[in-house]
Amino acid sequence: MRSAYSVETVRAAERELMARLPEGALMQRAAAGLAAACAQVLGRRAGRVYGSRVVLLVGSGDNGGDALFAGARLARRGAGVTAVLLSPDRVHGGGLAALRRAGGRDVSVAAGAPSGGAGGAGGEAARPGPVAGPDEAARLVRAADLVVDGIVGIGGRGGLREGAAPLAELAAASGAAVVAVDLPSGVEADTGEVRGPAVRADLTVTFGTHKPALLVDPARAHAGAVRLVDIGLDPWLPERPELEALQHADVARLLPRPGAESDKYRRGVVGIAAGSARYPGAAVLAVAGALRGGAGAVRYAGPAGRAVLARYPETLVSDGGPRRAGRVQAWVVGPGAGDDAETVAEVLAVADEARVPVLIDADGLRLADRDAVRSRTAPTLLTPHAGEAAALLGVDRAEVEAARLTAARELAERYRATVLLKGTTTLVASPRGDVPVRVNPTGTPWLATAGSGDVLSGLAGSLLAAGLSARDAASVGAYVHGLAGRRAAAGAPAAAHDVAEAVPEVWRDVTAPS
Ligand SMILES: NC(=O)C1=CN([C@@H]2O[C@H](COP(=O)(O)OP(=O)(O)OC[C@H]3O[C@@H](n4cnc5c(N)ncnc54)[C@H](OP(=O)(O)O)[C@@H]3O)[C@@H](O)[C@H]2O)[C@@H](O)CC1
Ligand SMILES: [K+]
Repeated sequence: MRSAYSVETVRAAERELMARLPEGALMQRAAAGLAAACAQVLGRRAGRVYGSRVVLLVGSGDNGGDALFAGARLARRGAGVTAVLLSPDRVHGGGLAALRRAGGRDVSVAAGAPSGGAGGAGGEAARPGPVAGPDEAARLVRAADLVVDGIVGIGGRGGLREGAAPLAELAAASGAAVVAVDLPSGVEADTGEVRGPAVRADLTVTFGTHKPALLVDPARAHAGAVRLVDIGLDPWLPERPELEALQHADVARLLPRPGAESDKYRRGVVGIAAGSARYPGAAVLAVAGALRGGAGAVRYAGPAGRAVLARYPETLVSDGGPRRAGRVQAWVVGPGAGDDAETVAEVLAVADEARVPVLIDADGLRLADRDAVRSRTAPTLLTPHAGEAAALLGVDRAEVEAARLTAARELAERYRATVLLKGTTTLVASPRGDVPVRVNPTGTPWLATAGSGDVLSGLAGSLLAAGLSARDAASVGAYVHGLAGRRAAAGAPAAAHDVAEAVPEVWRDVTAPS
């Protein structure tokens, strides 16, 4: 499991650890990891560290300190390192002194004498460096092989301020590799929101633990690849993170496996109430996902029975609606439902009586009565995309996309349901606020194709029927679905049924002994 902790938790853990270490030791660990990562990037980009050109963008806090100490290490290996200081009067003095000792240069984009700074070594650093105008800063960044973003880390608030923002834009336009220190500057560490200009990195080197912004879009897209440097923080982090992302081993453990005693009811029977005369394909695709999701049987109740049977003769089709469909251990309702509110209400009633979980997707989200969902005693899983979530919350789609974590949590609370908010970083929020939100690491833009959501609803519904909790069914379903999307696409467009067909291969891969 990969975990992400909030800034407040990281700060508390850092205080505990720092109290047990000599002053500055933690920053040296961070800088050593950062310098090693930068050296690797330079090796790939410029062939070697010696003779390469490195520009450090240095803000006024410890994030800038990390960049300066890492820059000193690179300068000692023969790189030409120039620090561009955003606030020379508040720069990390010890870091600047180290860089100067190692032969690095510094220029300031604002006038002011270095103060000695936080934890600073004063002395040498007190001499102000030359002031660079915007043209000189632009020239430096354009000529760099590597730009290190040490503008702000977990102490950053809001979009980049005046002075910092143009430098981030220069870095983006320069063609140099960009390595962000701890976080890409300008993103909100705890929420993954990006409300103003922010650095776009090729690699983010983060310290101690992931922060939510490194896992949640839109910030995640600014981070590039992420490398975690161990600085010894783990023993001081609490058990419960803010966010968690399942990895292969977690998913392998959670995927249902039939035993010698299994029959179809022990494996789980999933009921699919989907499709309409207008959208029969949604029914076929939801069934396609459900058949690959580990349940022992799939019952279909709806008007697209003929289309379903033509494609999947193993489906148990009933014409009498959900109430007469026979015993099921979980229901899926909503894909392609059009305006059929009656079926949605019937599924909720039948599932309440049988006390079985319900997954509500697509049209079903609009048609389901919120109070009926809130008062359920068995689990409910809602699977909206950003547009559907926005409609349920009464806000614009752009607002949901900008603040995905907040939107998922809010919906889970309003509906007292588990919410899977689809996107390239799909989120799974629980109605109980005291468990970490799950984030799916396997998403791919190739999955943004008609019908792919129907496949996911069948797949996750099948996992619910097999006995997984709503949270596990949602996050395991999203994980497998994401990998199936990648495999089906393999760099070229794939259709939703290709995604369903790729599921067994992904399942084998995930559960294969490593
Ligand atoms: N603690 C530790 O043990 C370790 C910490 N480590 C490192 O320290 C980092 C945290 O350092 P930090 O606390 O000094 O905060 P930091 O991210 O540098 O930013 C604060 C400065 O930025 C400024 N500023 C704020 N918003 C801004 C904006 N939008 N645009 C522009 N400027 C903005 C703000 O200005 P102010 O609001 O004070 O005027 C203040 O001066 C952490 O991410 C990691 O890299 C590692 O070495 C491992 C050990
Ligand atoms: K940064």
